[in-house]
Amino acid sequence: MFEKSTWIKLPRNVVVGHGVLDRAAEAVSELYLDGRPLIVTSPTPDDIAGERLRKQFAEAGFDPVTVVVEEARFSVVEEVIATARAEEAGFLVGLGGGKPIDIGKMAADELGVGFVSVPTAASHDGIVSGRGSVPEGDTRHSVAADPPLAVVADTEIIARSPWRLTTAGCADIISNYTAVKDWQLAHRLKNVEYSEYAGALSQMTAEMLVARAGSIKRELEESAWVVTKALVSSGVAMSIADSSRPASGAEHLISHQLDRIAPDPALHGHQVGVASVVTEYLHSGDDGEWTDVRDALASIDAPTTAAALDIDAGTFVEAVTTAHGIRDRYTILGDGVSEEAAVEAATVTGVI
Ligand SMILES: NC(=O)C1=CN([C@@H]2O[C@H](COP(=O)(O)OP(=O)(O)OC[C@H]3O[C@@H](n4cnc5c(N)ncnc54)[C@H](O)[C@@H]3O)[C@@H](O)[C@H]2O)C=CC1
Ligand SMILES: O=C(CO)COP(=O)(O)O
Ligand SMILES: [Zn+2]
Repeated sequence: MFEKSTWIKLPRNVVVGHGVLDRAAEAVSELYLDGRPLIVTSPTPDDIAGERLRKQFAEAGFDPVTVVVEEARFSVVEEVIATARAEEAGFLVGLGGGKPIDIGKMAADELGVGFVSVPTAASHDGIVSGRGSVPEGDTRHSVAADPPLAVVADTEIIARSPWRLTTAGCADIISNYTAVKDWQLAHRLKNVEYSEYAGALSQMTAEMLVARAGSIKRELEESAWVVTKALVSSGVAMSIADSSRPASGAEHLISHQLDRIAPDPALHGHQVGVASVVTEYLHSGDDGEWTDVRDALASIDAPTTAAALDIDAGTFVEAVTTAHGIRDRYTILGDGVSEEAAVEAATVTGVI
């Protein structure tokens, strides 16, 4: 008997382009959300776009309130939930980079209210996905949450954000190559459920971004357009899979581990990019495709070495050898890579 079923949750309004911040209230009005919006933001995005968003919501008849958060922690999610209850917010709006968006998304999910994502930077695919990612103690929780009902990504604002945030978003997409390989491996070895649609979409997203690397340049607003569309596409792949598997494999485990052990971790996207050079080598060996991954990263101005992340060789190797333990997700790291093998892989690929 055929007993499979699926339930795919996707954003309903995805508005991307020059100046679309001014269409946020319009995008929200179409969702028939009740009550006042609580804007969850962090200090810089609030300075850049907070007032413009508040004014627009007020003019559209909403009565916005704002909470400014500094850190992505579960305790901060609880604080935002308390504020939302106290202010009787009907829905939440995440304005900024990954931190306020993750916090807003998780708080909205817990409250059972709608969430709207207004990224001011395109630094990773969490800006559109149905996942929240928060470190806690020795692990990292990738928490399922409903994806945003709407995403309003103004490429004019994103293009003015620090260039490294955009290259980090590109590198997060390039890491889809190895994430999909890890997922396929887990399917073969551990019978983990694999979605052909989600895997193909994730891989194609990386291929299209690399093919358009020529338009990813500091001075071009088109860069923000290319990367934001790729992040949306990657987020859709995760929604189809109902898992971050299409976009998060061993390279993400290594990056999550670096977040824990490195004295001064680099940007998420940059770390996963560098780690994916090594995990591609672990997948396909000396004659394999690790040079393609490295060259793709270099072509969009992203780091390709631990030194460029400002992470020392010992810390990077430690992350590779211990990353398998931080999450129940089978990858090419198996039940652990030996120190010798990690040093070899990182050295051959020029990462250390
Ligand atoms: N939900 C998910 O699937 C994922 C979530 N994450 C989480 O996202 C967070 C990291 O994301 P980030 O975006 O790097 O963090 P972030 O929100 O802290 O932003 C990074 C910096 O960029 C600044 N910024 C944002 N927009 C700007 C603009 N237009 N102009 C100038 N500065 C601007 C912020 O003020 C901040 O200082 C972490 O908490 C990480 O765990 C990371 C990957 C995936
Ligand atoms: O960063 C992500 C995908 O790019 C989300 O992955 P995690 O599930 O590892 O947090
Ligand atoms: Zn990522």
